[in-house]
Amino acid sequence: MPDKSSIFLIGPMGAGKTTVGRRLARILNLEFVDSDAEINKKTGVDTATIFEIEGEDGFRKRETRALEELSSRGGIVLATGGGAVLKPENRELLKSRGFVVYLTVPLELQLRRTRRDRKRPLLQTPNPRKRLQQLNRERDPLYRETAHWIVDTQRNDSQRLARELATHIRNNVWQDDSTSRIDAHRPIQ
Ligand SMILES: Nc1ncnc2c1ncn2[C@@H]1O[C@H](COP(=O)(O)OP(=O)(O)O)[C@@H](O)[C@H]1O
Ligand SMILES: O=C(O)C1=C[C@@H](OP(=O)(O)O)[C@@H](O)[C@H](O)C1
Ligand SMILES: [Mg+2]
Repeated sequence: MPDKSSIFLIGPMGAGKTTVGRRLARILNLEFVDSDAEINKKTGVDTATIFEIEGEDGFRKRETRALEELSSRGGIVLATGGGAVLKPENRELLKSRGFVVYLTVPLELQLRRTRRDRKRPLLQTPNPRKRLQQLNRERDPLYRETAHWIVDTQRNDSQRLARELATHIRNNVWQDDSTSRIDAHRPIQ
């Protein structure tokens, strides 16, 4: 039975895991942690440098260690990286240790939200649209397999979305004993 005192955000690059997660943690009075930031702090270098020196495999090994350590803390909002669901052991970890929220975002908005940001090595490509389409196709089933709740992020700015997530979590997750998969395809009222 997952420890629902912790909220784990999953989803593609640009879904808002880091931004909305920080705001959500403040509203719920939980600690905010971001697995990418933890990896950068531990290594002393940015993600692009890790990819350059250790390759994506090296980054994924560090990511699993960070997820293991961070997800064992209670009472947190954890913003994961977009590739956190790639490894089965990561998916099991997340599903079993917290309430997992899949933030979805339409491709055009995802492109707009990430276009100025040079921190994402996987998007330093001549065709970020094509790359995101490929990643989304591969990973959407993995996000869905891991999530307890799916939320569309396109209608709200990050603060308003954080407030609405917090209300939903207080009223439906922390009040309810079964961590049922709440299908929130219907817009949050
Ligand atoms: N719901 C939202 N509405 C508007 N802008 C958003 C929203 N969520 C995130 N953003 C913006 O999109 C960019 C990427 O957000 P970020 O939190 O880094 O996403 P992720 O961690 O999922 O890759 C940031 O500039 C952020 O301010
Ligand atoms: O989608 C991915 O594979 C990645 C997403 C990034 O995190 P965000 O989703 O927070 O940008 C970061 O973990 C790394 O660049 C790899
Ligand atoms: Mg992030």
